[in-house]
Amino acid sequence: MTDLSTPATTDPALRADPAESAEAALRADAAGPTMYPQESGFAALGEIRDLALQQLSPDVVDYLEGGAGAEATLRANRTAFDRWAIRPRPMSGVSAPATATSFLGIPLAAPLLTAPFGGDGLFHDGGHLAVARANAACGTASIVPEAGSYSYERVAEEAPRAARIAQLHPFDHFGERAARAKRAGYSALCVTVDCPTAGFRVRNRVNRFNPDLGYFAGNNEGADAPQVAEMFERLLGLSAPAWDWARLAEAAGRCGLPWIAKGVLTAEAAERAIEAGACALVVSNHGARQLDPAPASLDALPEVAEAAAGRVEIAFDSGVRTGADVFTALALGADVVLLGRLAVYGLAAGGEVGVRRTVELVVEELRTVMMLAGVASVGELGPRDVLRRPR
Ligand SMILES: Cc1cc2nc3c(=O)[nH]c(=O)nc-3n(C[C@H](O)[C@H](O)[C@H](O)COP(=O)(O)O)c2cc1C
Ligand SMILES: O=C(O)C(=O)c1ccccc1
Repeated sequence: MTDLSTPATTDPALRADPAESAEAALRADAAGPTMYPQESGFAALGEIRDLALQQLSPDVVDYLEGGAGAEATLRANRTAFDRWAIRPRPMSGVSAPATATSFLGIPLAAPLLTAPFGGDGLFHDGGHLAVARANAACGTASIVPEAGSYSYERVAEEAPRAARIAQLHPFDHFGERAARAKRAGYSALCVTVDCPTAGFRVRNRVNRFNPDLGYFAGNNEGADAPQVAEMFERLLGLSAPAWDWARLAEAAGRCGLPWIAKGVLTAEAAERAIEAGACALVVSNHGARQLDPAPASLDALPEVAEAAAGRVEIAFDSGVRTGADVFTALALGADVVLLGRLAVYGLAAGGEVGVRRTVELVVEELRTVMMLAGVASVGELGPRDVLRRPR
């Protein structure tokens, strides 16, 4: 595998900047006024995704883009967004919408965090080190995966003053991993509750996807190859006994950190997670990578938000691809949104710069949509700001 301890020497965003030729073409009359800011770099999220997918090998593209089973959930995550419109509010006098908020006491410049994604070094040598630096620059926060290419400690060192949450899988090593995260300065844990075993990932099977396990073993320093293989099996739930809420309540209660339950899609699961002591929920179907067919995450959001009834904070992910999607999720009950594949596209396309540009573009669109909808601050968003489209 690539030497993960050395930062990438060539930044793909700089090597293959899609705006470069356009910019060169404009240079001749650059003195004149322009309709759009002619800055260098990615102009739109679609450019970032296109470049990311161009650069990755086909099996890694499938690992990234694929869903479980027949991918009905993957499609539903998007069509669920298509069923909502945003209600415009003309002449509302909003010209400087406020996006700042907080999540579990973490101040955020915008209601965004990057989702935990394992195997990050497959996308860019910088992996979550680059993601952490990008979040620090944007005033947003990372959720650092347990199965990432770098250790919790290494990511913490990379952006020492940044806010961070450590993601964990609820298996036997929970106590030791949680203690390590706490020592490294993480302020909360994010426990993935929808992954007792990996989803049935058909694309990975067809590809005989067999990545270097080192990319998933950043938190397994000192382990030899068979140990890493065993760890991976445990992570994927192939050999470890799956936990239940009681077991999680006990272990999480002992760790002394607030924790988030990631992967809640029903009122019942929300109730169980809150009873078990979760301070926040992530309404998520894991980017359609686990149960298929499962409810679209957006369809589950109102039910979960209603069940939580303000007792815990609500994060949302799965299917978010634009700033307008962030608006809709916030309107339907989310306090913050996690960027999953969007963050991976940014990372693959340009490392830290790519993730930063991704967050910037999402925030820019969110601010635009807020102005058009006449919403002055993200805290004011509610169901009255969206409308179900007629079928
Ligand atoms: C490549 C990849 C790896 C992921 N690895 C993890 C993981 O290790 N732990 C976890 O809780 N979620 C993981 N996820 C799920 C994300 O945290 C998030 O829930 C999902 O990507 C959101 O959906 P979206 O990609 O449609 O935005 C992963 C997602 C992707 C795309
Ligand atoms: O691929 C995933 O969605 C995921 O959750 C995961 C879990 C363990 C290792 C790598 C990825």
